[in-house]
Amino acid sequence: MQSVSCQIMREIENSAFALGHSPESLMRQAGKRMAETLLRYYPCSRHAIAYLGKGHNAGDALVILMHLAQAGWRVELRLSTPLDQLAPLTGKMYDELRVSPLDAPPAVTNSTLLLDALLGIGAEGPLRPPLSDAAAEMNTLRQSFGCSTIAIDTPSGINADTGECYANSVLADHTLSIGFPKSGILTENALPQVGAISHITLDALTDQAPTTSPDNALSLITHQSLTRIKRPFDTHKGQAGRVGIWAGSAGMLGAAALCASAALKAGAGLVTLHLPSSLYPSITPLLPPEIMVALDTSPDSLLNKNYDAIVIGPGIGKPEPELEDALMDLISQTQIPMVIDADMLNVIARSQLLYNISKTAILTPHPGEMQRLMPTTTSREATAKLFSERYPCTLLYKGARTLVANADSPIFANSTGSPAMATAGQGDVLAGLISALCAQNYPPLEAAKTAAWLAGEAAMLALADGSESTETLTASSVISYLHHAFEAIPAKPPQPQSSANQ
Ligand SMILES: NC(=O)C1=CN([C@@H]2O[C@H](COP(=O)(O)OP(=O)(O)OC[C@H]3O[C@@H](n4cnc5c(N)ncnc54)[C@H](O)[C@@H]3O)[C@@H](O)[C@H]2O)[C@@H](O)CC1
Repeated sequence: MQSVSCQIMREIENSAFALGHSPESLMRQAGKRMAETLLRYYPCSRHAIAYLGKGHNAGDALVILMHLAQAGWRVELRLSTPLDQLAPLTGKMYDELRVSPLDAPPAVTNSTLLLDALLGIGAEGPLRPPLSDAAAEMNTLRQSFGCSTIAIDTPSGINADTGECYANSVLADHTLSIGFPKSGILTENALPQVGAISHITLDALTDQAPTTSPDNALSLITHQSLTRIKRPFDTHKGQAGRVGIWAGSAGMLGAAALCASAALKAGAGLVTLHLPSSLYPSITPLLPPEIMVALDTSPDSLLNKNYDAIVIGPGIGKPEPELEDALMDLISQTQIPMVIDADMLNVIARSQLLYNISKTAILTPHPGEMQRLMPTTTSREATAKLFSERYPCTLLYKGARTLVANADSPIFANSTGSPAMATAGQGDVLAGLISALCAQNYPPLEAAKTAAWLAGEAAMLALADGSESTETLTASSVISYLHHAFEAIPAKPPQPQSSANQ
């Protein structure tokens, strides 16, 4: 989903108004869809307090409160301006809601949602009083009581075009971005203020795709922009994709098990893990029974097994020089989709052979691995752009806002995820996920985007229903929630395409 400047967003809205759509109908749809999003991600909360400015951003929040109240939530609001200064449409929503504003800071718990509706795309410059006082109150409640802050459209106090964060801006855990994502909220600089992003579509705007985008603007990976390939009824396991995995070593067998388990749970028909036989007794208890193990093979055997996708790297440690050479030979010869992860990235960095990596490869570095592959001092976005211009493969640059790109694409920023994912094993799961999607004929770029979105969404859903907390979420819990995440992606029948097709 292409990001836009506030000015382009205004132009898109104006085109919709010129076609006969009213601001009120857009506001009502935005508010309803945002309430549905909150019910998906925060079903246990049941208490929301909206902090209102005077513009239409506040009107959106009032519509949200109406829907949450209908769902049985306790809803409250804090006004920052006298009632007679509300924009007329916002005043209309206020009258409809019929909830008296609180005249003092509210009583909250850690499950309370604070809705930041102080400013949207009408914001100009740093927050001025009294909105800056309201923002400070929200940040204090979040900090002191562990409430979650949800920004409506944009977090108040950040420049939605550039991502500049002004003093006392609202710290959001989750931003509900309306219509099209504003370019500033996708920047690395704004990440701590923005959190996860949910894209709220407006029907009146779906035909109004922006014709221009700010220079170097990122695109957002959302479930609406992904496609889940629907299987024909007569699919057999060979057609569902064969994945071969070269992973694991003494002391790091968990990485191999997580990668293989994720590939299995992401729909690969056959998953085979290649291991030395000495490690077989140790890994057996960690593997689901559906996973096959090929013992004592050499790297080149991965080329002779009819795999549709392979993964190389999770938990391999530092290979002996001979094995390192054999692995490099393998990846320079392979034309099938191939996920290169973890220590294999370090092997590539040492070999200086990045240019030899095929277009069908997906490299998944975290920032440390990226520094070894291509040392830079630029921002993450600039690094991803430079990398994808320089090398033919697809890049998935891990981080709280994972970036995905290749030479033919813009830079995509993932919308899902949680700080709870800052645990070991999440990268192994991601590598397995990407490989399973590649094996099911997702082109490499789509496989990388979809896998990043799915992993983050699965984590958010595991937290949403109370099955996990920030502290308890593990890579295994992400695997166990993948099915819920898959369900959110719209399905379509398979398109004939070559696996190298971008
Ligand atoms: N235009 C539309 O049709 C739609 C707009 N929507 C919502 O409307 C929002 C935009 O609404 P508005 O244009 O009313 O703008 P805002 O709701 O962002 O409010 C702008 C007002 O806030 C004040 N303000 C601006 N900068 C300030 C600052 N730094 N400190 C203190 N006060 C400041 C000014 O009085 C300005 O008029 C969007 O972000 C979105 O949430 C949605 O309802 C969907 C449809």
